[in-house]
Amino acid sequence: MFRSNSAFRRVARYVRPYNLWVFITVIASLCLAAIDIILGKAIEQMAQGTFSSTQNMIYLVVGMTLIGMPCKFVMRYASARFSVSALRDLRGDLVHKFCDLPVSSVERKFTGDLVSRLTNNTAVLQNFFIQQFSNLFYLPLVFTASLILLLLTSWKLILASLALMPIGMIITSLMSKPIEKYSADLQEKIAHLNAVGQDAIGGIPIVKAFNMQAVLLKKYMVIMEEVVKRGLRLEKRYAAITPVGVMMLATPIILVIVYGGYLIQHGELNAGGIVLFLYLISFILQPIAMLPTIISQMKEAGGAAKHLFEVLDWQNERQDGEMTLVDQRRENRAPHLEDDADGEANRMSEGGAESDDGVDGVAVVSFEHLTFGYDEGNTVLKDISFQAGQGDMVAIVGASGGGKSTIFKLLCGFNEPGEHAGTIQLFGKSLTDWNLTSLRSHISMVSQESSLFPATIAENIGYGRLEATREEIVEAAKAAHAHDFIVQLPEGYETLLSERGGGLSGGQKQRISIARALLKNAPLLLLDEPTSALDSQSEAQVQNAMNAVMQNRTVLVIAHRLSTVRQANRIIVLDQGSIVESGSHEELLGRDGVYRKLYLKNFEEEQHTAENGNSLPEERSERRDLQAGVL
Ligand SMILES: Nc1ncnc2c1ncn2[C@@H]1O[C@H](COP(=O)(O)OP(=O)(O)OP(=O)(O)O)[C@@H](O)[C@H]1O
Repeated sequence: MFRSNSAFRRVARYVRPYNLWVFITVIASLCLAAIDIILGKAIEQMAQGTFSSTQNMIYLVVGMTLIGMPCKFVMRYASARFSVSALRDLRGDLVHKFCDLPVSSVERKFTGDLVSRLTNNTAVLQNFFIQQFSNLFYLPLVFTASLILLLLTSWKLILASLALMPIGMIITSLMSKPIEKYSADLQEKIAHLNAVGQDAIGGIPIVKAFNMQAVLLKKYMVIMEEVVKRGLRLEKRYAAITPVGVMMLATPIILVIVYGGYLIQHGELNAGGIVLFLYLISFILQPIAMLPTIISQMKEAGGAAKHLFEVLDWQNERQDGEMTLVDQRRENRAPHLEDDADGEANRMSEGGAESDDGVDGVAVVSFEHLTFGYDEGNTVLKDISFQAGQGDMVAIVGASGGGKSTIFKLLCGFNEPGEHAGTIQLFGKSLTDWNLTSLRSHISMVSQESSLFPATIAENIGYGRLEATREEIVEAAKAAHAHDFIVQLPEGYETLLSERGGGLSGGQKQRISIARALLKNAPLLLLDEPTSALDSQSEAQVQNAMNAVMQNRTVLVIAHRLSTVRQANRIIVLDQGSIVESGSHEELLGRDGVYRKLYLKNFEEEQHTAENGNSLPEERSERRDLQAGVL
């Protein structure tokens, strides 16, 4: 944790590139201060009858107003200009930061909290700069100049009128102390509220299907109550400070009138002096009266900045490792590694020795005695060893929570195993040596949940390979059996999707995700078969799309269908984090083991239907979930 001072120092670094606008803000505010002082002095001379003429006074007032108005505009615009620009940069860094954070740490945060930091916290900071930054220059200057002028006019009157000020300042300073904490507490609750709201909107079908509205609404209202409570606590504090501010403003004016009258009676002050006092005292009182607000807003902005920089200080995903290019020549199934930097092949497997598992050449994926847990003392994968060679298809089956998805997360480098917990190699290179961006460019992933983004269908597919042409996108959509339904949509490939893909069926969303993976054309495919309830026609189309994406590449599939496991060269049966069996479908059926029991329970009927030729299993069978029951 760091103090808000250091947070402001860091904010200042964002402001630095816009120093010109800061400078303009300062100059404009100084001009405004000078105008107020010149007018004050002229008014004094007017009251004393020493000013040259009324006409000149009118010229002066008009002239000062004509200069003052653009100055006000410039001051406001320039402060907005540098604060909006600096905050844009800060927001940009935050978004970059979110991208650089490890998936594992983002997963554990509330999305709403992160979004709130990006929006609310930056807005608090921006408002402070726009509303108060220029005051930091304007107010001290008019304050000092007015004080000097009034001291020269009547030091007794100014001292008497400001006598109670220090007490007021001490009171307001004490009263505004908790504001930073109150504000941080409020921001935290708002973030929580946003998270609940966002998740409820994101999961609206489930919310409705389970009639969770009332429960979620209640939860939302409970948090909302807390937001209101914390908001009111903050406002109560501001409200309590306000009368002190008003008192600080009113008392000196009363004192000027009462004590000033006394001084006039005793010949120590003339009428001009009183007029000058009444005009300039406001320039002394204004900064003092605004001080609590400025201090409070500064503390609030400090709290927001602290919240923001906390994010920027979270640890990034590692950026090191070798950038490697895998030249996958699928025609002859020879994986080929090149170092991007010098273009030399650093590992070449063509014609290499047959590995233990019967895979030609270097294994694309290799786990050796890998043990992993997300949290200390909680092992999720235990002593996992298996290989997938070039062009292999390895099916992973097992009970829910057995660690199947964890294997995928490790392969993508979302989580990394400890140093002495075995090894993972991809394309012959240890995971720890890979640069993660480079590694991920070699992996396509299709998850159970279709992952669509708020963009057009063409863009959603095109995210697979950013440089892809429209023709390539259409080709991928055709191969994924998505083209036909896309062209039937009124806006075709330009149909704008929400992040939940509203308006599309589950199978259609899946096929768009698969088209994206096809377009990426990565040598390793991680496929989590969709188990969502698709109708049989849609299921067949998704299955066909999956068959297309699986062709000619190494595939690790979390399998839920008999047709998929039968296609696999090898099946790995995971139970409570350990591989309890591995082999081909036939080998495993020959053993009286876990897989056989699983098969007998879940697939016999499907097998029977397929063998009798009643229908293709892909098209007819109800989904068989290999996770269910037996294991
Ligand atoms: N981010 C995480 N932090 C802590 N524990 C986790 C995390 N993700 C998964 N786990 C735990 O790891 C274990 C394995 O989870 P994993 O998702 O790999 O299982 P799975 O076999 O894919 O399950 P399913 O078939 O239900 O998706 C579970 O006990 C789960 O609670």
